Amino acid sequence: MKRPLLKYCGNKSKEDYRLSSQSKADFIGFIFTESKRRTEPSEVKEWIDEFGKNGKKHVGVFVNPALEEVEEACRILNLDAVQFHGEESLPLLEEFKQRNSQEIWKAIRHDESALTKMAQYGPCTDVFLIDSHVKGSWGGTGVAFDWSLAGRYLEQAEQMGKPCFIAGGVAPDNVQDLLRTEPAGIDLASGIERNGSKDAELLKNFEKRVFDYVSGH
Ligand SMILES: O=C(O)c1ccccc1NCC(=O)[C@H](O)[C@H](O)COP(=O)(O)O
Repeated sequence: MKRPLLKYCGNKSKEDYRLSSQSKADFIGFIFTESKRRTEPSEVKEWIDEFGKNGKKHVGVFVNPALEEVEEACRILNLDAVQFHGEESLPLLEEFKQRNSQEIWKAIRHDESALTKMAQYGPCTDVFLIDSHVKGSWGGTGVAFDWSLAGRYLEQAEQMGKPCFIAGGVAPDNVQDLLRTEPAGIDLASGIERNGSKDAELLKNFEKRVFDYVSGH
């Protein structure tokens, strides 16, 4: 089995960033929207200047943003990708694509309309991310959806020639269940946090479970 790409999201302090940048993650995410994990591009820039990128790609997460706000963060941080995690319009994504070079990640919430939304957003999306749908919250909930249904998203994304990350409530003690679906990518925030901060032991444990599973399949 090919190792899924890993994205550790919601890095909101220098220590979070240090841990994630020294981890085995492929992508590191920052929340630039209302959230307990919100941070500011200027703050993230200081961490990057101190610890470097260490080969990781950086993803800025926004919910229904103004394009100017996204472009300002891209400029300050030289982001590799922008994750649109709300209900952004297609024209907004198309305009962003026309004006910028960053990858567009589109987060879609798991519900009965998710497959249709994947088809609609397909032309301007580089990477899909399917997250749990929790009322009153856009993301970072720590709640998993029924992963026996993840295959339908992974198949549709594959047919569209795009990677698909599965997110929502992934943690060291359940990641094996998700790995059985062979996702192209796994995204998590809460599952590697203790008391609201990224935790070295949870990260190590998570990576061990992932790498052990992959080497055995
Ligand atoms: O993490 C947040 O606080 C957040 C807030 C608002 C929009 C998106 C947010 N997170 C985006 C992510 O990519 C998270 O990693 C994803 O939702 C999974 O989170 P979790 O269930 O905590 O692993």
